[in-house]
Amino acid sequence: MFTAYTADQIRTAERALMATLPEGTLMRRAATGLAAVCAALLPRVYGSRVVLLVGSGDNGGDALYAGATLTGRGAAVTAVLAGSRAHEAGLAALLAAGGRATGHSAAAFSPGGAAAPRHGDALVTHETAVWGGGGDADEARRAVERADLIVDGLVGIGASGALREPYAGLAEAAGRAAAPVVAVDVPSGVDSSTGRVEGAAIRAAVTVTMGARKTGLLVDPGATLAGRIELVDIGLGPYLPDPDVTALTRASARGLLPRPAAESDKYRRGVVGVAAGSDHYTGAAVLAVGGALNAGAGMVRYAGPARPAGQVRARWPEAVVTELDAPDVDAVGRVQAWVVGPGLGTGEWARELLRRVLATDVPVLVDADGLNLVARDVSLLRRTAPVLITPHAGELARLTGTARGAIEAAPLAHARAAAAELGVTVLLKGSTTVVAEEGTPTWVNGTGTPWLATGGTGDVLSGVAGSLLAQGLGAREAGACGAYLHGLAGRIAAAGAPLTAAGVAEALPAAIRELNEIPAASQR
Ligand SMILES: NC(=O)C1=CN([C@@H]2O[C@H](COP(=O)(O)OP(=O)(O)OC[C@H]3O[C@@H](n4cnc5c(N)ncnc54)[C@H](O)[C@@H]3O)[C@@H](O)[C@H]2O)[C@@H](O)CC1
Ligand SMILES: [K+]
Repeated sequence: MFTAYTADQIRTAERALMATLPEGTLMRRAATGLAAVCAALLPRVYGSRVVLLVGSGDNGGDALYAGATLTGRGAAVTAVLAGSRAHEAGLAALLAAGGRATGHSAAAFSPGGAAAPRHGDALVTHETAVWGGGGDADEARRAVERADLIVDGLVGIGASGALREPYAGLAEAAGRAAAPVVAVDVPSGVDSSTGRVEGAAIRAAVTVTMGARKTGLLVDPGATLAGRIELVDIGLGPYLPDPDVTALTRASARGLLPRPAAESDKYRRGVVGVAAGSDHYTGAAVLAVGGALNAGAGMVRYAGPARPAGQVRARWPEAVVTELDAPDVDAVGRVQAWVVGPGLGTGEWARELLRRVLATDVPVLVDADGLNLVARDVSLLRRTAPVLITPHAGELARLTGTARGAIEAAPLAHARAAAAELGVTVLLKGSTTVVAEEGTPTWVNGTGTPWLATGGTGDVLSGVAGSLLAQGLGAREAGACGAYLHGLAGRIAAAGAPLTAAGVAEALPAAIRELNEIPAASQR
């Protein structure tokens, strides 16, 4: 399991650790780890051209010290000092090792790049011996263009708001360069606590993060911009509080996934009920049942009107189908959890069926039209057994009266607020799926693929997570593990090309197989 923390949590832990160590120890540890990752990325350190983008804080300090180490191994290192000052000891170390430093003006990094620095553009006022006035900007731009590796030490957890100039221009220049970018701690421009990006941001091949992962590295768009994450141990572990967010790794997903024991029978493995589909929307029923069957439930009981019931029967002979004449589930037989909502419609019949399902005493997953019905009457959610809701941003917007755009920009905060307000577990779907429950760290899932953004995949997810609920997982674990499996199945189904929701349901066994096949030694 990965854990991640907000900038404030990291700062507090760092202060406590720093008080026990001689000054500069942490930065040396951070820089050593950073230099090692940079060196490993270069085919050969000796003779490589490395450019450090250096801001005025300790993030720049990490970059400068790592640059000094790389200089010592024969790399040609140029520091582009972007701020009005730079970490003094770090800069001294770089220069003493034989590295170079230069300043720049914003103009040289505007798109097109060739503009000469105008009077007033020069934002850097370093008075170091290496400083060369207006020509610095061109020199810095050329260095970025020709680099074999770029190290982003502009800002880390001390950043606030959108990148200002000249930082923003430098981030854009790095984005145009051919060289891979290694971000120090977080990609500059990404909010380390939320993953939000306002304006320009670094797109890193690798992010070398110090002490512990930051939440913003696990939540999109930050997660995508961070690339691969390398964690450098600086000894922070004992000082960290409960994490802000957690994410399943393969090993921890495998640990959560129920598996049948020798004495299992279909009832003991978990029976899931699926109340979905309508005469209008038959496919949702077929897909939700497919997700439920392929995610390992011992049995799936489907309940719905004649048309979708016929289609479920035709596609999934394994499912036990009850054709409903009236909106109730009394005749369906015992289940350990219900999935209700996909394709259900929003009329009186659907509302009554939803009400009856929620009146049972087993965990219920509410999705799609079920959520649209709840949006009109949230009192439907009042029950004692667990409720897992699985909205996308639009559905959550209707449910909480919040603007959709606001939810998409800050999914963590909105999923948490909804969980607290509604008293349920919220699985908010998106490029990063978030599972929030009041009083516990929020799970985030990054196994998905953009190809999953297609009709019907949500119906499959509801079946998967409902199946896990029926197999005995708690709402939060069922949501997290369900999102993980669904994302993995999506990747397998897509394999770099468009997928269909039915394909995702069919890829679930392959996803489970992949989880189970990992040799214990290689698990993280
Ligand atoms: N505190 C510690 O114990 C350790 C810190 N380390 C490094 O230090 C970093 C934190 O250092 P700092 O607290 O100095 O903060 P940062 O270096 O992240 O950023 C602070 C500087 O950036 C400027 N700045 C803030 N927002 C900006 C924006 N939007 N546009 C342009 N400039 C902006 C500020 O004026 C300030 O000078 C970590 O991310 C990590 O890389 C590591 O060396 C490990 C130890
Ligand atoms: K950075």
